Amino acid sequence: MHKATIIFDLDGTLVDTAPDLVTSLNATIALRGLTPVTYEDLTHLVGQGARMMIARAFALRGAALGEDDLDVLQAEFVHHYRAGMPGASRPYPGIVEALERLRDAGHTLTVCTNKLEELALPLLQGLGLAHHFAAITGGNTFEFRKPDPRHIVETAKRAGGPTDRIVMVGDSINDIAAARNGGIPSIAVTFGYSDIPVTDLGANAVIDDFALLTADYIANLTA
Ligand SMILES: O=C(O)COP(=O)(O)O
Ligand SMILES: [Mg+2]
Repeated sequence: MHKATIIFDLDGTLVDTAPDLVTSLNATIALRGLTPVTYEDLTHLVGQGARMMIARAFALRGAALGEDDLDVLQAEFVHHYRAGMPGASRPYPGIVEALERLRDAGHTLTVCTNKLEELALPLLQGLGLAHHFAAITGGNTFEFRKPDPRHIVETAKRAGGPTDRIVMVGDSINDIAAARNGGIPSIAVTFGYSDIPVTDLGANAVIDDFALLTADYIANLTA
């Protein structure tokens, strides 16, 4: 069976981070008197990292925000989010078994997230997941990020895994668009934070349970 590099998105794919993202975002925007956002709002706000999430929350509330204050609020968010880590965030059911199964089949496992690298690493370490991955790259690791396909390809290279056989697993448009932009097969998960129905994202496959993510499943996608 051909070996592949399997690339996982983090928020909404590996880990259900929504409760902590909402809590830290609300603590951050409260500093400027904005009313809290809800979990429902989060699906529209998340995806392009903390900075964009804060900017989108201000837009949602119709509040003005300059770049300098965005710098300040991003630092506040990072501080709050890091301090609470891993908080209420939990790996999705079946992910550890899936990672072990795929590693045993010889695949290279990596994480490609738009989360800041300095948040992604301690979160995955705090949840005991980091050791599964040959590379973990964030939204600020390179000069580009998802939906730029180079974020995926450079993550595979950094891991020393195959670059001619890559599979992207993600929950949102950034993940699936990045894969499509690079001619890379993708799997969308149904349990994440997409504001578009996952069946409309254009992924090659959709799964609602990591029990389905087997070596045979990967082989079919990369055949
Ligand atoms: O934190 C974000 O905005 C997105 O993170 P993700 O790429 O892991 O979904
Ligand atoms: Mg995601």
